[in-house]
Amino acid sequence: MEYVIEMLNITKEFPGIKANDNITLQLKKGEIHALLGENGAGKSTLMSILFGLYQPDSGCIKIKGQLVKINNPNDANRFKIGMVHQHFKLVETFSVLDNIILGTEECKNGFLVKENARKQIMILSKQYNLNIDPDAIVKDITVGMQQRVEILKMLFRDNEILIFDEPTAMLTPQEIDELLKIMKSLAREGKSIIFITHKLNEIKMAADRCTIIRKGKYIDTVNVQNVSKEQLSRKMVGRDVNLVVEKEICEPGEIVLKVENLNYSKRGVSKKILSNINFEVKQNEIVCLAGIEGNGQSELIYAITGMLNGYRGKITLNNKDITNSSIRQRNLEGIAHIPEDRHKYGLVLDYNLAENMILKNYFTRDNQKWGFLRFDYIYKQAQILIKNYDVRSGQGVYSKVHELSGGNQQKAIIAREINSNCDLLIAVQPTRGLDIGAIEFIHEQLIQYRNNRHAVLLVSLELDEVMSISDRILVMHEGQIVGNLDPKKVNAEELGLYMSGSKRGVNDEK
Ligand SMILES: Nc1ncnc2c1ncn2[C@@H]1O[C@H](COP(=O)(O)OP(=O)(O)OP(=O)(O)O)[C@@H](O)[C@H]1O
Repeated sequence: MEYVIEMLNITKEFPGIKANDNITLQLKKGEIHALLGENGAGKSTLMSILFGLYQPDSGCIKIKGQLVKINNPNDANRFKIGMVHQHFKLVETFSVLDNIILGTEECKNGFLVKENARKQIMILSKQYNLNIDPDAIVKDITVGMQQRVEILKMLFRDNEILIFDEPTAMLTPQEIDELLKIMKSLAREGKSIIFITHKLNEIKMAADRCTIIRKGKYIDTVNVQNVSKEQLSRKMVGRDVNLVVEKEICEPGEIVLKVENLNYSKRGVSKKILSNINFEVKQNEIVCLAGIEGNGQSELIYAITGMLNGYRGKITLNNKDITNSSIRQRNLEGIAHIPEDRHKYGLVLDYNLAENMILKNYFTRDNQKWGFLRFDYIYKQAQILIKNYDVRSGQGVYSKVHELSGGNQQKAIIAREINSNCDLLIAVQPTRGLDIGAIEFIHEQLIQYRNNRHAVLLVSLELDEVMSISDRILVMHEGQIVGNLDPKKVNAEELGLYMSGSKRGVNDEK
């Protein structure tokens, strides 16, 4: 039998939108099959149908030629289908071991017995090079390790069909290389993999075939070897995408943000998390904080935005000391923030799009009259914003944000923050999870923002992004700024040396 899974003519409608419109996807045994499509194209919906989370309105699923009905994830498990979701589904307060065995626990005389499971997990971990500490608590481990836990969960259940929904979006470049190697070795062992990603490089590196969907419709299935990245992107977006960022030279203006002697330590941890940080961001500048994840970038951003307590040093915005200001005061003083964790800090998932657009300014005169929200005005403004930023959803501004695709949630935050027109925009991983068309658009927006005498502080793990849109790169390593670099005078390899702490210094006289 050629195909292990066939999803044939699948259609699924949500209020106001056909998320899947007659889509067919056929997966061969032992292949890595990429599923490519714009934000909101319907990829997660299709995979949720395969995993039993949604029922299709029409169409059918065959496993090894047999017609099956997958009513829920337990059925999916019985058919040996496993999924690593875009947002992991782990119990943060449980250990790694407990998360992996959850739902399959062995009991003896009324007590849990974990020794067999532990042994089996350690064998799998060694076999597939999935390094984990079984006794670590999930909330304390890195995102990369959490993902390895999710993969081990599938292998522990002996899953044969593995769905990876944007698995690299949260990983560092090193972790991405490692994951692609692991996926290839899983395929060699006979596992069949569906790989959702927006990154064409990754498809070229790891996938055998690729199915492309656009706006809910099937476009094509191709052998990856036979197509270029440009051809893939054209099939996905329906037009040519300019992968090269164009940016004119801009003379930096006044200092907007100044950080002086910033230090931060965690109680009980001897090593400083932030050590003597000093830098400035000026008008007309995009300054990028680059570094391997976990080297203090998050804490530094939390300190600047007011989300961190207990740091020492001084932070000034437009010459005003904001060191002790609250988050809202800093907002009002002129800091916009696209946060790293969009669900935790960027959106209220049960509010609709329009309500999310005013989270930071619902109390202003524009949005309120006599103490009541001016809904007419608020909805009209939100409509303009989602149109300008191409935020797609079934019911427009009335859609609850949890109904939006991941990429569209991200675009909604970007729309709100850029529209706030603050003097300083802090953008942390702004293009994470976005398709290449959307990335092109967001890069243009960030550059335009900087051209309008604003300052942008960008945090990005995407080296291409760092090199192409920043005016200056500050490299962080172990809580310190170890490099102040001019992107025109540095290449990716050299940047890597700074990021790993092997090189320090300044290559920029600004
Ligand atoms: N539960 C739901 N209720 C209403 N609409 C939904 C629901 N789930 C998805 N949608 C809509 O279906 C469309 C397809 O969404 P889906 O999450 O499948 O896209 P995607 O291709 O995975 O996008 P992304 O790359 O941004 O993650 C979107 O317009 C989304 O708003």
